[in-house]
Amino acid sequence: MERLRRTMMFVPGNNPAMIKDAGIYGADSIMFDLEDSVSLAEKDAARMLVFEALKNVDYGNSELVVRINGLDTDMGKADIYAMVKAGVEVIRLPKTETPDDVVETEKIIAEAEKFFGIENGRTHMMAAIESAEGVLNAPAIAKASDRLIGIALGAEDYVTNMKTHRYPDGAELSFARNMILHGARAAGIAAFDTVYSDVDNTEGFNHEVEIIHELGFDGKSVINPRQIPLVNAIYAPSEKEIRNAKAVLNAIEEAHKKGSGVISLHGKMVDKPVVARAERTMALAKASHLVDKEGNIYVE
Ligand SMILES: CC(C)(COP(=O)(O)OP(=O)(O)OC[C@H]1O[C@@H](n2cnc3c(N)ncnc32)[C@H](O)[C@@H]1OP(=O)(O)O)[C@@H](O)C(=O)NCCC(=O)NCCSC(=O)C[C@@](O)(CC(=O)O)C(=O)O
Ligand SMILES: [Mg+2]
Repeated sequence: MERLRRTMMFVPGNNPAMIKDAGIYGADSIMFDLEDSVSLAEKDAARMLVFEALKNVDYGNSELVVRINGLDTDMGKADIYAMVKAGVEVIRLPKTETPDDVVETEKIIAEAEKFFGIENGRTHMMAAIESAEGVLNAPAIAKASDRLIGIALGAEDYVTNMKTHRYPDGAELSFARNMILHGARAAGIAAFDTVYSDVDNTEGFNHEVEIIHELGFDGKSVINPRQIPLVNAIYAPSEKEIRNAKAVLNAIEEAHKKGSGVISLHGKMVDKPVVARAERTMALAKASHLVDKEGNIYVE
């Protein structure tokens, strides 16, 4: 079953209190940041802090991701070696411009795995796309390595590069979001939307999450624990959607028993893509604690 990544929470790598408690908020993924939320003077200390946290803190079921500094800095390689040694699950490459950026990063990850006697391929990657060049290369970036679990939009840097700003309707991000989504889907990996910086603006945040949910993003980067339940609520299927998904799964099971891959339910065709959507609905329903392990709705 595909891993759900509705929320990926940025945690500044130089903030011990936030790092210690990051696991209590229920983010699907926790992303420790060594890049732009950490000042130059604190880079080494942040690397050590995140290393210790990865080794010693129990973050439950949350996936553990670290955003490293780019390889065009003198910190990128040291970040990769330290995080691979600590056993991070995913390394997030910032400001990815070309497929070569991914290939170069993968090479160093593989070197680090070999150096520390870690199984080759254990460390996964994701690539953040934050510029016009990155967006235009998104489909190739998404296919640049088997280690990639997803690609993500970094809209603050992107709008700066595009000489614009963030606007409530999101029109300035429309092309980038669509390129990233199509690139990710063509490569069979996940697509993550960017952060929403105005943490006190719940209405604006919800509007943005509605947009990216409808487009088909797997989830969103968040910067504050208060944003996690808001994303989860929008990604949670309705009772009607759950009932329909269950009916679809029951119908296709009956069809399979009769040796068929297609069946009609209430006059509508149920085939493979409909079944795949129903399975995702049930996975989201389980993650949202709306159904039990067997798929029974809690409040019937
Ligand atoms: C925004 C704010 C200052 C608000 O502060 P506030 O003080 O109002 O927060 P409160 O709500 O009052 O906090 C209540 C309790 O939650 C704790 N708590 C808060 N935030 C927590 C957290 N993140 N992790 C764990 N714990 C947390 C806090 O410690 C407190 O704990 P306690 O005291 O125990 O009650 C704060 O959240 C924060 O610093 N966020 C992280 C910012 C960050 O990482 N930026 C870099 C990534 S973006 C980027 O780089 C751009 C990008 O690259 C992105 C892309 O690529 O997409 C691009 O280009 O677009
Ligand atoms: Mg950025």
